[in-house]
Amino acid sequence: MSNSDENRDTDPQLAKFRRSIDNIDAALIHMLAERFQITQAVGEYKAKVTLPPADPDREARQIARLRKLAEEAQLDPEFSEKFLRFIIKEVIRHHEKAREQ
Ligand SMILES: O=C(O)C(=O)C[C@]1(C(=O)O)C=C[C@@H](O)C=C1
Repeated sequence: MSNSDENRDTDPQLAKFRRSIDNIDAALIHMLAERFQITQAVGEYKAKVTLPPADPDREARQIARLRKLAEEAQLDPEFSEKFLRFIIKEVIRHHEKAREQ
């Protein structure tokens, strides 16, 4: 192990930052889990009442809303849009599977 590796593992300031990152990452996982539980129910409902899996108008509204929130929070709106689109793509894949069952 080089000196810089040892410093990285024992640096108390870096360890403190990483404890916060660990907590934030855990919160993100819990929030995503909650979101996917809700969208699973949405997928089952849409399949039952024969609504299409995707709703592009809702997506556009949600993306515009989150881009604005991101700007206000000093987060890159491009990144927020890509992140939301990534999640929604997976949700639509789940909705399509629910419709096939
Ligand atoms: O709101 C819906 O109708 C959903 O199915 C949820 C959701 C989302 O994940 O936000 C997913 C797919 C739709 O295209 C729009 C939004």
